[in-house]
Amino acid sequence: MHDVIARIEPVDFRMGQRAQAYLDTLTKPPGSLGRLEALAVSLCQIGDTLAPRVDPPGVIVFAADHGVAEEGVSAFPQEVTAQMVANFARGGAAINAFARQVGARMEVVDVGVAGVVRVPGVIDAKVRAGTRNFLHEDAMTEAEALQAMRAGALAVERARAAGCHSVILGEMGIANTTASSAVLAALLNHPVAALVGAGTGIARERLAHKIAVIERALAARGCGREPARVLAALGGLELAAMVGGFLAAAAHRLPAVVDGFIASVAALVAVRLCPAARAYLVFGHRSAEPGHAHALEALEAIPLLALDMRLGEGSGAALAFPLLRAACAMLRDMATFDAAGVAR
Ligand SMILES: Cc1cc2ncn([C@H]3O[C@H](COP(=O)(O)O)[C@@H](O)[C@H]3O)c2cc1C
Ligand SMILES: O=C(O)c1cccnc1
Repeated sequence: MHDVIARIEPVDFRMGQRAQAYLDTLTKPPGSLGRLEALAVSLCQIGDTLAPRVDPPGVIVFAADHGVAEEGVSAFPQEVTAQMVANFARGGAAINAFARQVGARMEVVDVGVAGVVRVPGVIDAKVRAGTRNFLHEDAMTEAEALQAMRAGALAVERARAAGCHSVILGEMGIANTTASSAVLAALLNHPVAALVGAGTGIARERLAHKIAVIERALAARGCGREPARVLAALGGLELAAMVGGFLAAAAHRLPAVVDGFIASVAALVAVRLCPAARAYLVFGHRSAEPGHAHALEALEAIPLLALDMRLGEGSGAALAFPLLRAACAMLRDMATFDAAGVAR
């Protein structure tokens, strides 16, 4: 991924100043469009233009399984990952409904589903049939994590080649709130219990078990805080693909809308690998998963929406997308005080 990271340029703060100055010439009291103005400034910096584009968006859902699922940390069985992949391909999942609503190009990428997935329309980029159980051994080798990151970067490049001007990255993988919580606890060196939530909806007793599994795994893996090492030891193939996807979006100056907890943990890994990538991320929504607040704080991010959602798939990012569209429309379509003959 060094080649991708080497292409990521820091955004130009002067473009941000120009964008804010331009917004102040538009027919509204200065600052009156609140955080939509900050979003517009950010999109101008990402595209290095006062006329940013975000349409059409590319939704990419990465799917993979997790060895740690065998510890009983999810409310659902592992087969649901493959079954949901088929559902994505048929267009029946929440993300399909929301992606259609925003006119997105959608792609589903199998980077590590455990079963055989032979569903038309699903991209086969399987690195291996699920990660290893990180309670007993590293989830992935660093080479496997890298291969998944590359698959993520390639998916973003396909979206770009197909004409997308922004990307929305989503995931599907039973037990991935366990993997994400473990990665986050390692990166932040934060107590596990404060980060772990119900995921798909486990009961209280099972939550205590989930916390214990992660605590034991952290002690056993002893992986420190180095992001590539943490990702390989505790992460997932779909998480790694999202990391690669976020880095590739930044390398191509495409805004990437970050979804909930899982996506934000992947975004944090990407930013730890390349801090300049942070400026290319737009945070879509605040997940109900408790770890999300900690990931957001580490990323200094305030999401656009807070709808008490805890689904993943890219669903919250897709719901936030019309706000990016609105920020572009404000820059493109509003009259200036001078042009409209409105007194300042
Ligand atoms: C039907 C169904 C659809 C989903 N879509 C996303 N997730 C979400 O839930 C999973 C993570 O929760 P946990 O760590 O508790 O397994 C991931 O697959 C995530 O994308 C789903 C989960 C289910 C059951
Ligand atoms: O916020 C998320 O990404 C999330 C939360 C619960 C389950 N799956 C995903």
